Amino acid sequence: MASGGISADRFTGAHPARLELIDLSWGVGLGDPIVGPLSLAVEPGQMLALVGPNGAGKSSLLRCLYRYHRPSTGMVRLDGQDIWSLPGKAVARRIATVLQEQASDFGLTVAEIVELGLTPHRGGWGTDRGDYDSVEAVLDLMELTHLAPRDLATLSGGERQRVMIARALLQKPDLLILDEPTNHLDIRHQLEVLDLLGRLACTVIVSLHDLALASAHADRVLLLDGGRVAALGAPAEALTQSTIRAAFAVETLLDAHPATGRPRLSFYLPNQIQE
Ligand SMILES: Nc1ncnc2c1ncn2[C@@H]1O[C@H](COP(=O)(O)OP(=O)(O)OP(=O)(O)O)[C@@H](O)[C@H]1O
Repeated sequence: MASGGISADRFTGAHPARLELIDLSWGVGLGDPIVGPLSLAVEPGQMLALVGPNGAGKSSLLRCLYRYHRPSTGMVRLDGQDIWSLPGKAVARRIATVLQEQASDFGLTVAEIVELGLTPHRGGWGTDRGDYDSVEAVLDLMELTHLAPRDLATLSGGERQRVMIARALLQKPDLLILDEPTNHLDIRHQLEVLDLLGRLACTVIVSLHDLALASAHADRVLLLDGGRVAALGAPAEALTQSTIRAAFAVETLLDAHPATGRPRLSFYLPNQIQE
């Protein structure tokens, strides 16, 4: 985002993760699964955008990936190992999350919340000089320095979202999972967050409602519909007029962006066509 020549790589782990989903499904009770069964791999350092209509199963799938939901069938492998065979702490050291529901009323300041990102790597007590430097650097990167002493509960939605991203980055993850991180962000911050995610060396899996952002920034896009893979591939392969029409019942104007060369999408309802 900002500023100060801070490299985004400073905030990623040394071993970008390979994630593999093998016949993964998750559901509740005896009914049809809410997600899956699905199989796919995310290569180290790739950014995968997860898109799909409301209720498609995006958050449920992400919860399986960060070891919150135990799969009903199949498994999630982190660099070849079933994440449920690993100690929770080992997973927490490698995977950072930015989630939709964040408690914000526990009376901590912005700096204190961000500092929690150091927790998975701490052996003992205390904070050393290097830790303080990292906290300062990530606050600067996310344009939060001026908010550092503020109570988190007093921040705007967009400011709070940037705090949660800062905390996750401080964790130096090998895999960063974000559930709709652009919610509440103004357009500049949306673009900057997506640009930052694209520059991180770690593997990134991010759910997004904005197909245009997903298409403009992700290496690959997974279009989920009814819990199943409706399309998976490079943005131009996964997000076509027909896949978008089938999943969202909207029409798409699609061309190459003259400035960036990436796919450019805009949307309209079939009944909005001019006579
Ligand atoms: N624990 C649960 N028990 C019962 N149903 C659930 C549970 N969790 C999710 N669901 C249902 O599974 C479906 C998928 O939910 P999920 O939150 O994963 O979708 P989503 O794609 O993230 O949706 P949105 O875009 O609206 O955020 C929804 O119909 C939801 O009601």
